[in-house]
Amino acid sequence: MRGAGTIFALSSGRPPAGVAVVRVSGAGARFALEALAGVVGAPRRMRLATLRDPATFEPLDRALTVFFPGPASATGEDIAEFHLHGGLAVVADVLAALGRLQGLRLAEPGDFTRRAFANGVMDLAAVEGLADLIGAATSGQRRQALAQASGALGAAVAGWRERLIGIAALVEASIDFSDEGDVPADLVATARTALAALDRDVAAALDGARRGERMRSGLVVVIAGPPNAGKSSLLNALARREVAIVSALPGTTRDAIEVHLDLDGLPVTVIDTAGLREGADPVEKEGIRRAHARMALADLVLWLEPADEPATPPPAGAAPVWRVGTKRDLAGGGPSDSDSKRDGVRHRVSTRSGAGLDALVADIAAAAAEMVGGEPPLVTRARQAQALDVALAALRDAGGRPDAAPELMAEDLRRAARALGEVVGMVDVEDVLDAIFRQFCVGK
Ligand SMILES: Nc1nc2c(c(=O)[nH]1)N(C=O)[C@@H](CNc1ccc(C(=O)N[C@@H](CCC(=O)O)C(=O)O)cc1)CN2
Ligand SMILES: Nc1nc2c(ncn2[C@@H]2O[C@H](COP(=O)(O)OP(=O)(O)OP(=O)(O)O)[C@@H](O)[C@H]2O)c(=O)[nH]1
Ligand SMILES: [Mg+2]
Repeated sequence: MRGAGTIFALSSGRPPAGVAVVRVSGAGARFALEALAGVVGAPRRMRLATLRDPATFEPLDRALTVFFPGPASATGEDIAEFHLHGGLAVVADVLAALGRLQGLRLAEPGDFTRRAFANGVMDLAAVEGLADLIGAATSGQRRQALAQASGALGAAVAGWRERLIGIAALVEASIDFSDEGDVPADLVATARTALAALDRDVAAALDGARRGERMRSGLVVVIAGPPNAGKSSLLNALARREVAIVSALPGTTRDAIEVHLDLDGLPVTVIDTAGLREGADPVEKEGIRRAHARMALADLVLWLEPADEPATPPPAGAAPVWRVGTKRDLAGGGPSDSDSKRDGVRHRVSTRSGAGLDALVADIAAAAAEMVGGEPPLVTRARQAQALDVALAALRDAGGRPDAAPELMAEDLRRAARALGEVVGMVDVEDVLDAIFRQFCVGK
């Protein structure tokens, strides 16, 4: 059974490394420590020990060990840790020795976190935040993920549930009164006022959801334009490496090519695409189809207009489009960067001279800050937003039927409470658990 027994894994990165941390969680953690180190130190205190293979007594490493008695541990169970020298064979031989101990088995991805969730150490939103914290590639992502891993959404949901229970109690009381043929209208009125306030708070949290999801996945900036406009050259300039092939031949790029940038802590994915034109060969046609598909999902499109060609208009789409004049070094006495805004061109750049590139990057960073910056939002995933949507709809049903019987209102409130419970994994989440824990690496 997956959930039982004592698990162990390498929790630090791939060896060789300076130090490697092997964690053991479960009832057998103390036994594992005794078997390899001979002694168990004082709880939560590091202890230097020679680790030996229990079968042969051969020394495996001289290492630091620590014991965290449950339930005050990261998983809620007893935990033993071995802080080893991070050599390939040291790690392999310690893991092998642990695997030969009775009742111990290698952890599967996410097993430690699954136990933390099962033991109530973390709610489901915090687990999702922890996955994001491990995946965070920029400071902005880290800030948002840390807030969620620390239980920010869980705490908000707990507060909302408490208020909901208070409102439900008022409604139940009014039902009891009505049995006696004496319904105090102000009970229901008080409930409705509290309901409206709760509605506002849940709606406000949902307002940040789009921003939270964008911070998680990164903003998508698509470079598009006619063939030979300098799209791949711009991608390479932004990435500061030769990611895409550049050539004087129109129709060079066919596949969409992505690079991930960190702009002042905000994650931005820049995508180079095939130049748009009619009458291309079948492979290029597919590239153009992909270019349109990427533009349709973009948060921002940079539409490139080379200085040595007549401008072509960008295709209409949902995302904002910035017109960017390229090959500015070829423009001769043409418009400079300063008067470029007059004809709708937002930037003029040259990847040859480097002119205008810093201003373009600063502008993209400012747009990114506009879209995902500010205080970390509470809601960062579609799963959370969907459950809150259901909760909000139920709250609105409860508050929006002035003539409905209090019994119906109470039923709506129960639905809202249930949906709030889903956000933190209290109810009805069996089907999503595997998907969530699978995102983790072994050892987490
Ligand atoms: N070596 C090591 N470093 C690590 C971890 C770990 O498991 N091992 N962590 C793994 O993710 C993170 C730290 N997370 C932890 C979370 C809770 C507790 C813990 O013992 N909590 C108890 C007691 C708290 C206290 O006394 O301050 C509790 O919350 O009840 C320990 C580590 C990051 N660094
Ligand atoms: N003078 C000048 N030439 C440039 C500049 N940027 C790109 N070029 C040249 O323009 C040609 C096309 O550049 P690419 O970056 O491959 O253009 P592209 O838009 O990716 O072209 P496709 O992938 O074919 O659609 C190459 O010969 C580049 O060297 C620039 O700033 N100044
Ligand atoms: Mg190209």
